[in-house]
Amino acid sequence: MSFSKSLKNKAQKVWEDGYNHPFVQELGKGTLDKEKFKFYLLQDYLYLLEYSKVFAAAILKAEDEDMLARLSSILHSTLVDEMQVHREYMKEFGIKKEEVENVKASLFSRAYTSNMLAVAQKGGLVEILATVFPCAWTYCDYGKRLKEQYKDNLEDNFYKSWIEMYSGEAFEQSFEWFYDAVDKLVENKTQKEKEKIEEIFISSVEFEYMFWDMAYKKEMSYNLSK
Ligand SMILES: Cc1ncc(CN)c(N)n1
Repeated sequence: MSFSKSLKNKAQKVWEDGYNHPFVQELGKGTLDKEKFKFYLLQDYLYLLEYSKVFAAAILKAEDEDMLARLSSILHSTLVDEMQVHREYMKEFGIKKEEVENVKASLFSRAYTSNMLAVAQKGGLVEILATVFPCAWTYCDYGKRLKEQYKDNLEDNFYKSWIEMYSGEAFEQSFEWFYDAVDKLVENKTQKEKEKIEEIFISSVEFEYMFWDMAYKKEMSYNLSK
């Protein structure tokens, strides 16, 4: 198995715990409390703005034209396509753009994005790809599995557009080049360097788990709701 594909196995427990988290499962069934989803939506909107900056940092470190094009394309599709689904749900909830501007990122969300941005500043391109890889890969995996597991109720599910977007081909295509890119970039890395890359990847899978948990509890800060 290639290095990139093996990364998921290294984080297997938390990866599965993320899929089985009540937030994800209830979203799949369509029973998730809308207030919890609204909390998630706003936090995720702010998260995606920071996530986009991580790709901007990666662009500065890219050496070849293909890589520059791929990174700028995923940056664009995050801001335009992925966030469009967020904007549509916001419209449905009657949330105006000015309201989003007044939302504060939760303590946990800031911890997650600060970690990614720190990796982006200190690391090279492969470390940056390792920190963002779980963000794309877990969502794609969970989206596809939810779509299959709850296919009988999908039509009536309020969260259908969310599931359709993350299980869709366009989302998968936006990042599937990561596998080969990571494998190429680790070719001359030492065992120790590869272990560090694995650690970065696993941390992001853990952060992803905690993001669902934070949203489910609507936790803005330590031990506080709202
Ligand atoms: C927290 C988080 N992680 C990942 C994704 C998918 N780009 C997202 N929308 N939000």
